[in-house]
Amino acid sequence: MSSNNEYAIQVQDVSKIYKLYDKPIDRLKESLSLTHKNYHKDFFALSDISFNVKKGETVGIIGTNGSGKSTILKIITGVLTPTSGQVRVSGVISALLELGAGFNMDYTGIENIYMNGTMMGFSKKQMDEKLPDILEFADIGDFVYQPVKTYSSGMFVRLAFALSINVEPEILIVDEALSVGDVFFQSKCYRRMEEIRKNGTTILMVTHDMGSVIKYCDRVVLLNKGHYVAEGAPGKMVDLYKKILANQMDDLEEELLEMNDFSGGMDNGAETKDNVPEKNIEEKTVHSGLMKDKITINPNRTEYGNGKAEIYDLGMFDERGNLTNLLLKGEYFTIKEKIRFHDSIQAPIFTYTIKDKKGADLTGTNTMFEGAEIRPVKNGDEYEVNFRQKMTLQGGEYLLSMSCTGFEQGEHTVYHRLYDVANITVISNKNTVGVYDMESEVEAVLKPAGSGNSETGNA
Ligand SMILES: Nc1ncnc2c1ncn2[C@@H]1O[C@H](COP(=O)(O)OP(=O)(O)OP(=O)(O)O)[C@@H](O)[C@H]1O
Repeated sequence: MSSNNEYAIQVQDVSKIYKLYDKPIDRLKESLSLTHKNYHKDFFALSDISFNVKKGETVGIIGTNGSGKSTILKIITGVLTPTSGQVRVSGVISALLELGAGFNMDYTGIENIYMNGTMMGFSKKQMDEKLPDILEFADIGDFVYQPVKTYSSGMFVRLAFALSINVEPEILIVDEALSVGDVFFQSKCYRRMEEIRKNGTTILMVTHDMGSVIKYCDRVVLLNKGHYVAEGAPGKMVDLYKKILANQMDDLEEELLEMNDFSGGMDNGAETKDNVPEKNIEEKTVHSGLMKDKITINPNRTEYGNGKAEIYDLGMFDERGNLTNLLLKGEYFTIKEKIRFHDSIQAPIFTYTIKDKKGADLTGTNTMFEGAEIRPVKNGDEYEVNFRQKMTLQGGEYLLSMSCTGFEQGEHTVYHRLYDVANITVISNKNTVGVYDMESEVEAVLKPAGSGNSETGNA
């Protein structure tokens, strides 16, 4: 492993194996066995994981339950030792792991603050200086003088977060803890994280909240069942994660194989979008007359599905019926999807989503939410679906995704999904704050000084 100064964290070929015994007695039998007979099975919580985090980066680790996210954080912080592989950390870590980790339940809040501070290498004097900030941030009043075992989980998180975020760490590691606090505390924590991030702190976070991943992370590492899957731009990784959730792993593996420079490197990681292989949508559209031939379609879109349905054409129409990627704010427009079926489906659902450039879902709907009547289909049938709505997004660039999904034996099934298939450019002659316009009707009343009259101005 190189001792390159540019990295805060280097994880190389890390595996963590747990020995699993069918019965507790097997552990004893194994330890007493003169012939060294094995009574256990090896369980790989992590298999050969490698990735790096540059100094000053904010990196997210995402993956389904049990994929090894907490295990890798514990290895990086030294709470667990890896079975094999190496971790190199350059800088003082402040970690917010599972509730309770690093706290002594019998100590008071204050005692725990000093104990953790000492463990991080701060002197008593340094901690005396930090204490007021920590207490103000935690805002749990006199509870700081009580043993932490008397705390509610919310108070606990407040104290733990206040401590780990106010010691000006070089590296901050956060494991999902934020999801416990209330929304106001969460937003206060994110603001503080943003501040320390601007000051150059490296942040490594595990969360199931994909909105936070997209909003806060520069880069994301995706794990699945203890294996490294990919790393790259947050939006792209969240799409892949959703794909894993939708049980499209076979499809995904194929795609990842083709993205051979997808894994490993820091630099190519963020460029993953360009490495997504082109699927054969164009091949199916050799005959002219398709809407999508007349608008801009993303050559780097991701698509997958079990093949029972195919969104073979799509387009956007403005209020004047022009087929276009360009829409005016405040005007009605229509998203059109044409779907061909290759099998019988009892209740297909048609969807669309609009995301921002960073991949955050801004809005979207589907025929189920809208209560549209959709009939069962069989092989060879086609559906044409129109979503008509007013464009209230701010001027800017957006990405359109769409899918045909459904439920089979209670499982959510993706028949065909097109991620980021087309761009939408919204032209606006009036912008408001945030991502969309609530179309306020404004009434402003001027009462001139000294007059009993008022003048009303409507907008
Ligand atoms: N002490 C242990 N003994 C045996 N298996 C363990 C142990 N600790 C963790 N595991 C297993 O290792 C795997 C990874 O666990 P880990 O907690 O890292 O996953 P995770 O991605 O953080 O999951 P979640 O999102 O549910 O928090 C899981 O299958 C878990 O059951």
